[in-house]
Amino acid sequence: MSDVNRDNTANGSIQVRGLSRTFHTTVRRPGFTGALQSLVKPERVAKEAVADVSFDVAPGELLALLGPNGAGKSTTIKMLTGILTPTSGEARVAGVVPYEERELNARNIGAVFGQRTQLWWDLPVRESFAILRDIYGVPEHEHRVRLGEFDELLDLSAFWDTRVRHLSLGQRVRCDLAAALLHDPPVVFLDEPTIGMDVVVKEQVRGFLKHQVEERGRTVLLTTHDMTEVERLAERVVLINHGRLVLDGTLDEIRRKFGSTWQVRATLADPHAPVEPLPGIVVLRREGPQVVFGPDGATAPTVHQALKQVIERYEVTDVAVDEADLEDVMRAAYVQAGAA
Ligand SMILES: Nc1ncnc2c1ncn2[C@@H]1O[C@H](COP(=O)(O)OP(=O)(O)OP(=O)(O)O)[C@@H](O)[C@H]1O
Repeated sequence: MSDVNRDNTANGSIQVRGLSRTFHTTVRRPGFTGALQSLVKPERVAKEAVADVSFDVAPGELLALLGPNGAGKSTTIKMLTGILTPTSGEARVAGVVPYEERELNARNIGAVFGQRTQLWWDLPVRESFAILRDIYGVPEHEHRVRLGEFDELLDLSAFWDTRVRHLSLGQRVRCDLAAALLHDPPVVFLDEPTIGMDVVVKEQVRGFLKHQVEERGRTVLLTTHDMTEVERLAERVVLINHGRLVLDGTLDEIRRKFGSTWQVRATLADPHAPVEPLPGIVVLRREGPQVVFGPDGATAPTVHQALKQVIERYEVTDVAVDEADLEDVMRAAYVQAGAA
């Protein structure tokens, strides 16, 4: 291993450069003759699951990695957790090349794959936690303090004497999240962590993740199909489709580019006050004291900036906003990116 892999200044950062992964699979031809042919002369096909993807995640940032089914999100995460080796390109996680130094990488990361568990199926949760404590060499005092914190945020103690196989999905994923963070890793990978959960548990998990980013400074790379989750947790998103990166930007930038369909409805204190367009904002309608402002093409500000401009410029007695929801915005982004 080269010294550059142990770059301490990179603590918590993720760097992905030209990352690619091709899978080779054997095609099974239909019917009996086809099966015989496949045995004698197997037909191999190549699938480019991830192709030349580059992005960065800063320490303490939560980035949502989005894309339709089969886009290459899980394959990307598997390379960053060291489970898969790329066909070409390079990645560094907290300064470590994950697929070259799997053990060192495992100390720096926590990972939760919503559909699988890393806990011991036949053991009570508490014993799984104790095994992880021993594997990572976490001092008993630290272990207890961290479990206490996780219990406070995730309500684990009600079921941590239960065998993992008897937990409900929501209970199991909460335990998996705690297990992934027990060794205090700076970087966390979450592949659809809230899939299949009810809204209450989803909110609890999101609150926990927010706390881990904002209070503990962890770097999180999250995949999800749930736009409420993106809205609630992420400031920046990367969109991939057919293995290729098609978009990398903040939610504000993406909204501006694909979803400038907001309206700001203001009631003016003076019903006869003259109104005029503001930078990037046009007047859509006026009826007495009621004025409706809308975005002016490519120069339009975000709805939050527009609201600020309107309030600063006019004396208003009431103001309301209608905003395109993120689901609509991302649909527009997918369509323009050829992803839908
Ligand atoms: N081990 C494998 N062997 C062959 N092909 C694979 C393998 N793993 C993934 N693929 C293919 O690579 C592509 C990307 O899959 P991946 O699981 O990364 O997508 P995803 O974006 O995570 O999808 P989803 O949102 O459905 O979970 C898919 O076409 C998938 O069939």
